[in-house]
Amino acid sequence: MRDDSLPKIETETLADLRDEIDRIDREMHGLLMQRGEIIDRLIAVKGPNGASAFRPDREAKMMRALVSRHRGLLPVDTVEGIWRIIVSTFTYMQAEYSLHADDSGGDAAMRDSARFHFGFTVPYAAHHGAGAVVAAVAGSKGDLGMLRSAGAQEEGAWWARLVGENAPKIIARLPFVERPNHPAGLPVLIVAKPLAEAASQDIALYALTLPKWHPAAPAAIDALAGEILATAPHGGELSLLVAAPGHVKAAQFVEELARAGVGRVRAEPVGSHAARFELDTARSGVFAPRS
Ligand SMILES: O=C(O)C(=O)C[C@]1(C(=O)O)C=C[C@@H](O)C=C1
Repeated sequence: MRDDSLPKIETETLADLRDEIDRIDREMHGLLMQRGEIIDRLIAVKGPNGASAFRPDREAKMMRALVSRHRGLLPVDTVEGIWRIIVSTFTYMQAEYSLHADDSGGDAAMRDSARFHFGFTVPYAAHHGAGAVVAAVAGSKGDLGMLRSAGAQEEGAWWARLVGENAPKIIARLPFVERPNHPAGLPVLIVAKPLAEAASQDIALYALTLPKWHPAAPAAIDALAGEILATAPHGGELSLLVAAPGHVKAAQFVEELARAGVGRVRAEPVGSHAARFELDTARSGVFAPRS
């Protein structure tokens, strides 16, 4: 006989847990649909500028906030990946665009980065060489280009194609959130038609043209906290792709290099991006399984 004075032991069934999952899924889906209803208002507020709706400065801040507040068992890779798909799809919903990627250094890592950061709704077009990517972006209404940050050496100074007021510019560096063993961690640069108000100015990028290599050049660039990302011969001269803190102006490189005896140097802006952000996966509360 059952003793009614004993506390009843509630055992959860699989059906109970599935009910809970269904409730959570309904709520998440409802919130996503609500987010989707903001699109028309976003378009109205931002205005039909005809170009990309991509706002990398805002996205860098959103991704930092997301991973910084994340806690618990759900892997941070999953959370970041879900939000990348949400935000890049919302960008696409405002103004359709394609992503042009340079596969000359290998397709797999580029495609992983493209799909992780831009999802599957955004069309992916592979090109061979940075020049072809920049040309595709220049000839489009608001498409994005994706290039390896280390560059395509065989193609020379591809960044020289970004010089000039109307030429495409670097507007972002991905991943927004860096960490060891990032699932799509290949450092890439995103190129778009000039988007002055949208690109973060934390890091400025310049094409420096030197008459020829000079041993004093690295120290002069370093004196302005500049970092040489790539070098290549260009039109009988030498072109350097240099990253520097956003407050460093082109004229400062010209002056510093002249003072160092490098000769007559041209420094031309080729874009900017948000400061690199490293997630501390050692901190408690972040589950990053592969690190
Ligand atoms: O904030 C904006 O400007 C938006 O268009 C919204 C949104 C988002 O979905 O959160 C989408 C695209 C931008 O790149 C940044 C963010």
